[in-house]
Amino acid sequence: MTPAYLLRQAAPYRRPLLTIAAVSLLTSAVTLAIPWLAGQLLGRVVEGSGTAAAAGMGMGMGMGMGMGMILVLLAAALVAGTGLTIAGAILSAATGGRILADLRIAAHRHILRLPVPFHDNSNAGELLSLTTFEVASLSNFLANTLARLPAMLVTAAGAAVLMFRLDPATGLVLLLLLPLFYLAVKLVGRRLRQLGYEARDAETALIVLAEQQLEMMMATKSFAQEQAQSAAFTRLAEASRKIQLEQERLKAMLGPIVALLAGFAAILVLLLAGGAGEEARDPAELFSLLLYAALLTRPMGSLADLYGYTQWAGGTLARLEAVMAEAEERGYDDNPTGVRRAQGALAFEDVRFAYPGRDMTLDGISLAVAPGEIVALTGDNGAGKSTLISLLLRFYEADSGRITLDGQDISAIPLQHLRRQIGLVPQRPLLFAGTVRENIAYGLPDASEAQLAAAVDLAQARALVEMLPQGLETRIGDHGVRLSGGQRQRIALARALLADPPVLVFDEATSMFDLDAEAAFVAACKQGLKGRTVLIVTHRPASLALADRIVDLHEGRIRAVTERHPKGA
Ligand SMILES: Nc1ncnc2c1ncn2[C@@H]1O[C@H](COP(=O)(O)OP(=O)(O)OP(=O)(O)O)[C@@H](O)[C@H]1O
Repeated sequence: MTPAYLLRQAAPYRRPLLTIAAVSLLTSAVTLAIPWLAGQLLGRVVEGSGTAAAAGMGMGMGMGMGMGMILVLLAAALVAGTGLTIAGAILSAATGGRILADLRIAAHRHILRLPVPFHDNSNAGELLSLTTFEVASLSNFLANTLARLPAMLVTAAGAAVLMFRLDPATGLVLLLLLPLFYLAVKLVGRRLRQLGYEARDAETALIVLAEQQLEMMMATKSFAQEQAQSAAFTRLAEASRKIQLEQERLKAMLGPIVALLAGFAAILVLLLAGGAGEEARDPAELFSLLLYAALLTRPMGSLADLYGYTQWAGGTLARLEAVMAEAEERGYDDNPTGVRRAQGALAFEDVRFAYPGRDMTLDGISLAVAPGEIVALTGDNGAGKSTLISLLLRFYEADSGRITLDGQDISAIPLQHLRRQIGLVPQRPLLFAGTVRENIAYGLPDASEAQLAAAVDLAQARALVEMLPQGLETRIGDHGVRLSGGQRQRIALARALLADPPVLVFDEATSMFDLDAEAAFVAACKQGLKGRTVLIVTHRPASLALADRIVDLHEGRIRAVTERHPKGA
């Protein structure tokens, strides 16, 4: 983490952060006044009311001040201190909340726009942990700790200076003690930082594992791996607990130990200031001195905490900075309205592509598809069919060659404009735990009933919807668990058909359909998809029968092309 990055993150909140700093500075001014006023009060109590013995602080303010006045001032200081503390806490919470929400929204928005290769190589659980608990602790740090630093420093410095003025010998003792405090804080702070890193990593590992285990639930059950998975989770949960316990132990010790040191310092102060045969000490002064010594201990403890937190926040900031520095997908258009409907002519021109660190997956693919043509892509597992589709949608960028839509290089078309021309039904239907209607309308949330009905009919999903207990309003569970494989495919198909895009891409979209349903789909497509350009990745004869041309891929090259219905026939 660079300080510049931290400052950039804090910049939009300059005003509320400065307000918090101002309120806490005022709080510390009031806090500093209280021991002095309390000392004055004690002086009056000891010496009898209103005799105005020399306060001896060299400030002259207490001179001649009546006891009533002191009482009023003390009460006012206590009330003001309370009010300011409450205001500071509320302000900090509000600002912390704002920073948290903004950071989360920005990080999440950015993650949504990061390219597919980034997501291929990152862990969903880690991104989840970054945008949830890590960002939360960062906002807490900025609003609660960093903003209060000036006040902490001022309180500590103010108390030290006032003590020095009350009694130079005490000041000297303090000066001698300071390196000791510093050392304690530094030593404990360093360990706290390390523990902070470890605690964060342990929590992240726990989230990653929990997410993965929930995803793998059925595999866990079918292979009877509950105990092993539970043991794995237990190990991580225990590791996290131990780290946090050590953290808390250190934190629990730090404050009281610093206070103990301060306690000894106070005794020393008493001995030094109170006697050694010199003239008798004014009890008021002595009392103030003691209170200031006590005041010093709190900021010292907080500074130690702050040190640990800063290191911790640094780790989170570094991770956030790394994710935010990743380049977004090229060609984002923030307002993709007025997308002109394409004719649907596709051309792959000598396209080559290799996944990072892998052999060539597509090795010179050239293929032209006329508007309205239906082309089937077939070939062995791993031949590169899905990869070709991924390049068309610009999930990945070709290494060489180019792909055009209506003659225009797709890399020059704004990303959303391109993707909205293409209806993709992926190999694995991606459904979420909403209703059937919400799932179908995912790509076109304001679709009309008529549009919805047409898409349901074409996807052969009418009988399915009618058989479900609440029809379109039936909830289908995580990933559509309450549906069969073929039923899920029908919902995914209806989703792609709903927007009626000029280009449709079916990647094994009917692989789980029964034979009758597939035949019905093929027949419906022949009618319903007229004029649409369709790419079908398939091994199934019925789907192949739909095609005008069959392109057979083998090891990233086109092995054979079979014309089934000559164009224009
Ligand atoms: N995200 C990825 N990162 C690295 N390699 C990948 C990735 N996706 C696919 N591959 C590899 O690229 C090759 C082509 O995969 P692709 O999914 O395009 O094949 P396919 O022809 O669609 O196969 P199938 O018929 O099995 O669906 C395979 O060897 C695969 O291992």
